[in-house]
Amino acid sequence: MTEPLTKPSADAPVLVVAIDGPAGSGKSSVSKAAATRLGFGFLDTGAAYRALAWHALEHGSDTSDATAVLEVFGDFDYAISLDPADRWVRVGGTDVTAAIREPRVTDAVSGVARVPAVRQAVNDLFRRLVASSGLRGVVVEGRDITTVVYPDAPVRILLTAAPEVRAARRSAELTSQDAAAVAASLHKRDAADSTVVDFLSAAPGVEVVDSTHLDFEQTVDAVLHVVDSTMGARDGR
Ligand SMILES: Nc1ncnc2c1ncn2[C@@H]1O[C@H](COP(=O)(O)OP(=O)(O)OP(=O)(O)O)[C@@H](O)[C@H]1O
Ligand SMILES: Nc1ccn([C@@H]2O[C@H](COP(=O)(O)O)[C@@H](O)[C@H]2O)c(=O)n1
Repeated sequence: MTEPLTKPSADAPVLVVAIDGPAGSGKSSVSKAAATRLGFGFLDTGAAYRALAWHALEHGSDTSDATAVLEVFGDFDYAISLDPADRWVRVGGTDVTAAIREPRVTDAVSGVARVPAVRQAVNDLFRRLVASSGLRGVVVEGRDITTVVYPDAPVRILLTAAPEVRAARRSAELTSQDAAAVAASLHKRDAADSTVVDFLSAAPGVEVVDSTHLDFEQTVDAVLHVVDSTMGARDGR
């Protein structure tokens, strides 16, 4: 268990724990658990790109066509919960929390995520959501959080695991799908996404947590240890 973090004054900025990593590295499940233990909010930034891919597919748009993506982005009405105990994602009032995890969305998401105007707009949205959250802190996870969205966050972590371990964990989750197809989809998405942002190597100052040989609880503890030691060093503890 980490020591409680000092509560900042009411006008203090929201404390951001930025976590990046490849597909299946545990970003979302580990960040959610870490946020719960810290008493922080949790922002899954990939959900925005997934929701936009879902929205584009609902419109019958070609998600590999930047012009078509920008067209549907015009009426993309997005909302997300920052409460780790009550996660939901909505588009235009429709709850898409489960729908955005479907394979058809996962396979389409990299197309919408490579459009620069989309990235800029959703990154601005993420910063607004965090700044207006009224929360003491938020764990924000994605691919470019440590480098683009919050390069100055007090805590920045790259969460990694060996590719075959990530594929096996994802495959264990998606038991109705063929394991080889799950692994191929995960690696294909990493290959596409890493042409847009670098989440395979740690930027200067970013701490690496490699969960290849850690179980889930050990990984959460490792992340909380980085938070604790970074904040302790900052606060002179
Ligand atoms: N250290 C670990 N040991 C065992 N299982 C783990 C560990 N870390 C995460 N997992 C499991 O691996 C799976 C993938 O984790 P998760 O969905 O959080 O990854 P992700 O990085 O958010 O993936 P994506 O980017 O594809 O959304 C989940 O079933 C999760 O419970
Ligand atoms: N900061 C981010 C977060 C996500 N993406 C893109 O969204 C896809 C889905 O993300 P998950 O974390 O839910 O797997 C991901 O494959 C990226 O295409 C991003 O570009 N930047």
